[in-house]
Amino acid sequence: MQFSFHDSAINASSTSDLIPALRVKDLAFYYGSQKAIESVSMDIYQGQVTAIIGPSGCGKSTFLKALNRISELEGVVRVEGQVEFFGQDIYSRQVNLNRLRRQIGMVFQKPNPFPSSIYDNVAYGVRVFSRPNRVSLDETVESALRSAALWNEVKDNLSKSALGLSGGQQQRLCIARALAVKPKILLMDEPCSALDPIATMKIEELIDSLRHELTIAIVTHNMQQASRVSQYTAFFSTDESRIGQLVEFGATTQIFMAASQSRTRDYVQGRFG
Ligand SMILES: Nc1ncnc2c1ncn2[C@@H]1O[C@H](COP(=O)(O)OP(=O)(O)OP(=O)(O)O)[C@@H](O)[C@H]1O
Repeated sequence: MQFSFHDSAINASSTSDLIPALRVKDLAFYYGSQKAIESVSMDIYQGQVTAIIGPSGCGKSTFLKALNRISELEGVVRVEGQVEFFGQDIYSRQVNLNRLRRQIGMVFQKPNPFPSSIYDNVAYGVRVFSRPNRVSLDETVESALRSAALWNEVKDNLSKSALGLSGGQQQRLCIARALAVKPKILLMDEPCSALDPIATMKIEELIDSLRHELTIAIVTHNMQQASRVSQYTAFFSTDESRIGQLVEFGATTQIFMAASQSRTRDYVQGRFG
């Protein structure tokens, strides 16, 4: 299989020059009594795109959702180990969950705009967290829509329903909604899986432009996409007991061209999945 890499991946900085935005230490995650992932230790570097790849059921989404504790909305869950966000333990009792999820935003597989106007979708989080005046809210909405590469397509229709947008536009709207509250990290869980190739290309371009403003972690089943958009890649898989583990983490070029583990090589070459 041939891969194309972004220039920034080929020239990836040495990890010693990078700052971990998130530092994961020996993380295990349980749904009830069922362990879904174990022994995961890795860094997500500031200003870089980290792809999370691996076969179905290996715990990619679980891992991603543990990074801003959104998994806790899914029922009785438990973690062991640590996740540090710029040095702060996100699982400590003092953590304000609303604040944490504002700083570590998330975009899901299926676009999920609210059944309201385009403007109100983007303004939603800003209104929850502050009391902006109209002028500053207008500026924030415009700036988020510009960052999400959607402004030119919607600027004359801001009061129209978000549900009238195409799937790709809805996903960029969800990205704008996440960006409007100025997160430091954006978690993306298969953001293109419901989109056509053109809409996918737009999101990939967007990911690259956003990397300069924030840190991104993206779960994807698409190996070509992982090689195109990321500088670092984490490969997860399951062991015989079906518990997800991190098999290998490294620069994307290394994972795709010279992985040290045979399981990683087989997976990226499409020999299992
Ligand atoms: N809300 C939940 N409650 C109980 N078990 C769950 C829940 N979500 C996921 N799991 C289980 O945790 C394991 C990991 O699932 P997860 O969705 O994280 O894997 P994944 O690698 O993202 O899979 P896929 O690529 O198919 O989306 C699976 O065994 C799954 O059945």
